[in-house]
Amino acid sequence: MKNEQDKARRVAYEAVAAVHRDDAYANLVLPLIQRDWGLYGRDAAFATELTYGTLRALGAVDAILAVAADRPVDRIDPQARDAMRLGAYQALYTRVPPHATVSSTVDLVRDVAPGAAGFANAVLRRVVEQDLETWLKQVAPDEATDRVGHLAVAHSHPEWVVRAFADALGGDLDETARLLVEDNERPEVHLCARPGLIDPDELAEQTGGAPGAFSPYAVYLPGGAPGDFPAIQHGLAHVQDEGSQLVASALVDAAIDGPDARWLDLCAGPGGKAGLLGAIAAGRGAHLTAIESVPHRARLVERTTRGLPVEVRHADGREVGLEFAEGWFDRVLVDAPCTGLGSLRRRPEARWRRQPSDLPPLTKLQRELLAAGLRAVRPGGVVGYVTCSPHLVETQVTVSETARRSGLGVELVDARPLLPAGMPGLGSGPSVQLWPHRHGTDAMFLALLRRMD
Ligand SMILES: C[S@@+](CC[C@H](N)C(=O)[O-])C[C@H]1O[C@@H](n2cnc3c(N)ncnc32)[C@H](O)[C@@H]1O
Repeated sequence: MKNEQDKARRVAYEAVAAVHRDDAYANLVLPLIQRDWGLYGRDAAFATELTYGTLRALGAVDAILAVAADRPVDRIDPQARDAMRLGAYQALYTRVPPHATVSSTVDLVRDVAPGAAGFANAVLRRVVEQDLETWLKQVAPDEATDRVGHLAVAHSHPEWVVRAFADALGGDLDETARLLVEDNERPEVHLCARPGLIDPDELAEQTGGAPGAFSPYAVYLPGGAPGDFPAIQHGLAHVQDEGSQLVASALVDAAIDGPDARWLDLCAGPGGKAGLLGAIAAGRGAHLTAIESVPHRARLVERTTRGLPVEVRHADGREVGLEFAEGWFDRVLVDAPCTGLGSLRRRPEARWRRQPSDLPPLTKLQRELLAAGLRAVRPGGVVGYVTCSPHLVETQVTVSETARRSGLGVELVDARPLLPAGMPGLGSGPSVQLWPHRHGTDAMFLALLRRMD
């Protein structure tokens, strides 16, 4: 290992290889590898940039490597392939000079796949001959005849995901392109200052952050490890995307007649929204029941809601009727399991793992959970259906089909007035779709359904 930068490259290699070999999550595995290799500060940041960047850009990088290597990437030895991916990413997406990219990549391949060093040298030399724009002209479908295919390669997203985004954006491919650009940026970390426990201005001052643009509870962090802040350690605040804060607070601000004390979070793990709902409930004399079907996630909810008026139950949300009488609750959140296509910014490998075949089982579960939520709420009460995916099948279709088949009187409530005044780009209602490129949030979806009878 010649220097700390080479160590950072090796760490990034180990992380990318773990993602591909073991189905690891980069955000979980990378900090462990950094610690094992004793990588800190600027070099750790370099390793993070290489790991996340390479995983995000994989579609374009692989298309380019396939041409430069004159063979499909799946016919390249897996160790050499991941090292070459890191090299191609550095050459095309960073300011690392070409000669440094080639020599450091060849050194890395020599360590992890010794027999492939000469091959890697030849391929990387070809890669650095052209810049990204020139390569994309060569490997991406023609923009004029296949815009979606072009966007998919140029912005490194699977084509089915680009189509889903475009559908949710009403077919506007210019706007879809803006979304894809934003999806490739590293998002800021958002904190939620729990109401009644800490003022957001005070939290901003303590953390060196800035108050959020929309949520009254949000603080944007410039960097650093959120877990180190005393406010987080003492349960006064938690890490949570601003969009998640907005949809949770819209649910509790929706007007309902009559009692307003029994709240339910039907899919609560790991507990971000339960933490915010619990803090608001404390200030309003309400109580939250938080249901989660996965044991370790139920334990996370317990931890994040400690000290709040929240009771956590490890149960299947679809069977809520076994534990509570129908119509027991005044407000219900159904934050359903989904493809997560709305938070691809936060999980660099997720876009390549998700498949269209994930949709049928997920939408079946979403419909069952939303139907259970509708049974659990009393007439006059309100259900918030939330996904961190903008895929129309998981959002609009799930809501309309479930409401239609529920056999209950259900009215959609306009969610837009429940978001902060002046928030742009909320569409024509009644549901709301947030977007990274419009709002700086994850692409959270919210539909509010009032039970009429
Ligand atoms: C999108 S996440 C919820 C995120 C959470 N509300 C938060 O803000 O932190 C969906 C959760 O639903 C849980 N889940 C999946 N199937 C469930 C079921 N049948 N009943 C209850 N929870 C379920 C998953 O384990 C996962 O923790």
